[in-house]
Formats: sequence, structure tokens, C-alpha cells
Amino acid sequence: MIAFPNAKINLGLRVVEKRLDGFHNIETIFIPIGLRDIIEVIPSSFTSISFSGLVVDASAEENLCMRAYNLFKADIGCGNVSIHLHKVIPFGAGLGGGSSDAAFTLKMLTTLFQSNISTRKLKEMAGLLGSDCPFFIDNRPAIAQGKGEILEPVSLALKGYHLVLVNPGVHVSTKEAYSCVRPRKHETSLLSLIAEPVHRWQGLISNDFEESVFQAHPVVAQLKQEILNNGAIYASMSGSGSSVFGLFEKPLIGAQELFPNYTTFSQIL
Ligand SMILES: C[C@](O)(CO)[C@H](O)COP(=O)(O)OP(=O)(O)OC[C@H]1O[C@@H](n2ccc(N)nc2=O)[C@H](O)[C@@H]1O
Ligand SMILES: Nc1ncnc2c1ncn2[C@@H]1O[C@H](COP(=O)(O)OP(=O)(O)OP(=O)(O)O)[C@@H](O)[C@H]1O
Repeated sequence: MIAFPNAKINLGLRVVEKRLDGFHNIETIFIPIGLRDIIEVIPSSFTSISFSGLVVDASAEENLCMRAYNLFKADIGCGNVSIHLHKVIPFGAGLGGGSSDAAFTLKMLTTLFQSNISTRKLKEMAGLLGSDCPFFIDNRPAIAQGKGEILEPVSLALKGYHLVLVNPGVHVSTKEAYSCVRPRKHETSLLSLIAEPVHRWQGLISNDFEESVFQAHPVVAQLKQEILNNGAIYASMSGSGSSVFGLFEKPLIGAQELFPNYTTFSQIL
């Protein structure tokens, strides 16, 4: 069985408060995008994992596909599988690629082993693998709260906008990024802000990680400015960085040539 786990971007990201378990309560809007890895899972006589594409900085056992398999086997029970991951989504990039791989692995194992698991149970298991992971179970635009696992679908007026995503190749550790942010409560809810016309979002909808990541990596701040200079009506860093995305009303011709040293991805929303 083959699946194509997609990346996400965060539209607005508030780090609201530090919790007693060391995690943070956040408020963010997740949007699935078309940048995808490829995972193949085949029932086999013994369990193994192989890789191609980008080389992930995690051991085979620590890879989120394998962690998802081990969790599924222990909690639900299943046979051995041979997994192949072709990695395309940059990691440590604020795009949730590892979380998506884990969620899609859980979903594939459910189908392959015809397990009668509720979506709620799948999301619960996903939550044990990463805070971004439950979102990829339903995988539709959603506002997230708590650690990221309290999800409500949202409808966004983004149809027809052109998304340009640029990854400057700077790896940001999520844990470190959280430790550099001072949590704060915002007066206006993110939901009420996305109801505003898109051309008003810049300056209204922000990502709390930008300040510290921009300070540590000025190239990321420059990248956001360049995307705005090239006509984006809204630009923001995604997640804890370092990818930056822009929303355009018209296609941005030659995006890769504009950012020759960086990886770019474009799609119509
Ligand atoms: C920045 C975001 O991508 C926004 O969507 C997510 O909050 C991060 O989610 P993730 O990569 O799945 O993160 P996890 O693997 O769960 O956590 C990595 C580390 O980030 C910190 N962490 C993560 C999520 C959260 N709500 N509060 C935190 O403080 C914790 O120190 C944790 O040890
Ligand atoms: N299949 C995988 N794909 C990517 N990273 C993986 C995978 N398995 C384990 N990891 C580990 O997880 C780390 C974070 O990966 P991921 O791509 O999910 O984070 P991210 O892009 O920082 O996402 P976000 O900031 O949105 O949480 C990697 O640096 C890597 O060590």
C-alpha cells in the first residue's frame, strides 16, 4: 500500500501559556498543502524500514514511521511490515513532515490490518507521537488548541490564491524554539482575525516564533521581507520555522530563480 503524506503550514501561531507537563498551549490554524513524502507499507515476514530522498537526522528505530508502527503493534496488534519512506518534505522546517509520516503510517496500518479503530482512537495514538500529528488524521484546515490536539475544522476564503513556500535550509529545533518564546495571551481570537479580508491579514495575524527565530537566523527575516517585496499579500514563517510562505493573488513567475539557493514549492490553494 502506498500513501503520500503532505506537509502543513501554520496560519498564525500563538504560544499562549506553559503547561505543568512542560509543553505549551497554543492557538494556530493548520492548512494542509500539496508538498508530499511517499510511504510504502507492505505486509512482510519480518519488519524493516528503508529510505530514499532527503536523509533524515534520526535512526531507523527513531524514525516516526517506525515509531508509529511500534505504537500500533503494541496498542492494537498487527503483523510484520516492510516500510519504505521517500523523503521530500524538508525536516526541522516547520512543515510537520515527520508528524504527517507518522499519522499516515497509522492510517495505512489500520487499513492493511482491517482494524476497527475509531478516528478518536487514531488521533489519541497520533498525539503520543507528536503534537502536530493528530491534525494529519483528518488532514483538513483546522484551528488547533491545547498542545495542538484540540481540533475544530475551519473554512478559509483562500480558494484561488497562489501559495509560494520557501525553505532556506536552516534547521530549527522545535524544543529550542519553544524555550525562546515568552508565552502570552492575545485579546482577539485567531478565528475572528481570519474572518477579515486576506489583504488585511499582514500585521493582524502573526507567528509568535518569528521574533526569536528571526533574531537567531536573520536570513529567515530577510526571506519573509523578500517574499513581501515580490508581491505577497500575506507572508509568515510556518510553525517553529524556518520555512516561510507567501500568499499571492497572481502566480509568482520564476519563484525558484528568485530564491536560487533555497528550496521552493508553489501551488494554487
Ligand atoms: C510548532 C508546531 O509545529 C506548531 O504546529 C508544533 O507545536 C510542534 O509540534 P511537534 O513538532 O509535533 O512537537 P513535539 O514533537 O510534540 O514536541 C517537541 C518539543 O516541542 C515542545 N512543545 C511542542 C508542542 C507544544 N504544544 N508545546 C511544546 O512545548 C516540547 O518541548 C517538546 O518536547
Ligand atoms: N519521518 C520523519 N520525517 C522527518 N523527521 C523525522 C522523521 N522521523 C523522525 N524525524 C525527526 O523529527 C524531527 C522533526 O521533524 P519534522 O519534519 O516533523 O519537524 P518540523 O519540520 O520542525 O515540524 P514542526 O516545526 O512543524 O513541528 C527531525 O529533525 C527528525 O530528527
